[in-house]
Amino acid sequence: MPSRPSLFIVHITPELATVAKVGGLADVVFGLSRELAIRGNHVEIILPKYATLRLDHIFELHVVYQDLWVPWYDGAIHCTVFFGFVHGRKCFFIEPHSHDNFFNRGSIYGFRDDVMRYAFFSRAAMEFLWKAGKHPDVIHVHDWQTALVPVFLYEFYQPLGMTHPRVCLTIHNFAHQGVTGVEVLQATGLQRPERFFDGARLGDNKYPKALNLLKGGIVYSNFVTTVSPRYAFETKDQGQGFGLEPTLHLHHAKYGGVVNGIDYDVWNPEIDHQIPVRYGVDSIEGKYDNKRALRHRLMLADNEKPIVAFIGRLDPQKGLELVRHAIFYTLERGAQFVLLGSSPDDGINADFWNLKHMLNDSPDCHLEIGFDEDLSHLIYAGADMMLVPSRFEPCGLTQLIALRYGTIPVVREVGGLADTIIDKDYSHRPLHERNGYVFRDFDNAGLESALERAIACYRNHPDHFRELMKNAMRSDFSWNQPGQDYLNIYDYIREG
Ligand SMILES: Nc1ncnc2c1ncn2[C@@H]1O[C@H](COP(=O)(O)OP(=O)(O)O[C@H]2O[C@H](CO)[C@@H](O)[C@H](O)[C@H]2O)[C@@H](O)[C@H]1O
Repeated sequence: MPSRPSLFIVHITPELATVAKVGGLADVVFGLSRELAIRGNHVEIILPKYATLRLDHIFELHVVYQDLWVPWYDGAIHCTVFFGFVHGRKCFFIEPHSHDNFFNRGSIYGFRDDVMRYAFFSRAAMEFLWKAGKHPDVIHVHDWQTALVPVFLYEFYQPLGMTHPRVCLTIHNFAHQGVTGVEVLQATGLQRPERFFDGARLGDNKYPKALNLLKGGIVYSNFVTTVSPRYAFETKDQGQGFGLEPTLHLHHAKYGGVVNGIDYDVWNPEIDHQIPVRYGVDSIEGKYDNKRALRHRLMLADNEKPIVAFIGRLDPQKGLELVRHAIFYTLERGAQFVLLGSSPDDGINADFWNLKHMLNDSPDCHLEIGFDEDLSHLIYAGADMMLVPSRFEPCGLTQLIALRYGTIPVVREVGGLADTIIDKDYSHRPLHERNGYVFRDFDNAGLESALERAIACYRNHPDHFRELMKNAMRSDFSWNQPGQDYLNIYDYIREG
């Protein structure tokens, strides 16, 4: 068989673990880029030079392009481009110099001009490729933040002669679409409102006077993926597309779902140096040393109870009312609860702080409100069950990471959770494929129906619970299969 030609692939992304992470998108670009490189492709990543970048994770950071002028309104903004390695990945960081201070801020998101910030970044990334003479085979963009890239490619750079690259857009979440007004056309030089407000291009499906950047990304990209087949179906056919259903229908031939992978160099209890005791499927006992360490760190009572954990952004998407109910239900059922999460929304944070104060005296409960990757490793290793009761979940990484650590997922049957977690008791699949507990209805009774079974199994049938842990730890959610799937997509669009 002839060997596959090596591709030049550029990811343009707002997030990258471990230097600029808000959520799962950061992990996906980190893991996928490595998998593509291991398979012999040349992979580069372009992201903004945020003031909050973890510089201690960037090696050999230096200026590679001094004077990049990026068109903006009637003039241009001067940018400097840096290069550095992020755990071996080749990364370019774009730093604009203007009074807009686009990326020189205290956090990655949460500003009124977020649409303008990322419209600028998308334009800057394309201008950099063009000026640097880079002609990738595939440009892979992520979410609404970089959805203007294919629009710019088609409208500006193809006419200039950049005819080679094909674009793949991955949508990690349909809840955020970059819905905005005419100003973005003026700022980026697209102009021509009559062209871009057209419903066949960027015109929003619900608000005819608004532009929708994510929709533009769908229309202009050569292929669009989301992060699980079930979520692809839910968004197109089950009213979960936040208004983009008709657009997905129109473009269904270039739309599909690929379940994310997990980077097992990072998330693997056999080699994880962020946990006190390493363990694997043949040495599960080590997990209980981590459980003790977790209790010690969070000042929980050391007893025979199972620990139920939740890790995630405290976003309504994650089913926060069910998380809240689960805390009380878990304690009532004689188990322990650990939560690690944070939100950019002050109101939500305040709710959880109140809850934390309310439960402060309980020796069986700890709520940690904040972002702490180190602690997350210890929770994955030390907890017995991982709760993911989402309203909707495009893929979900926490249940996949939990599986690897033998922490049994208790999940709602939506999106990627439905594609990856097979209920222990209610499934037609063979016993060895079952790896967790699943519930359907988004209400307290639904949640209880699964959590109750998980806690009861832990307590009354420890041998069954251990088998489930082994099934979980043996399941393969590495980047191997998704890496292949994306390469197939790249081949498909290059031939098209
Ligand atoms: N407070 C905290 N401290 C430490 N670590 C924390 C943390 N909160 C979250 N994390 C970590 O961030 C990641 C979150 O993964 P999710 O799948 O929940 O992603 P998210 O919903 O952000 O992203 C979207 O994109 C991803 C990737 O495509 C999809 O899986 C998902 O369904 C979709 O909503 C996990 O690695 C988790 O451990």
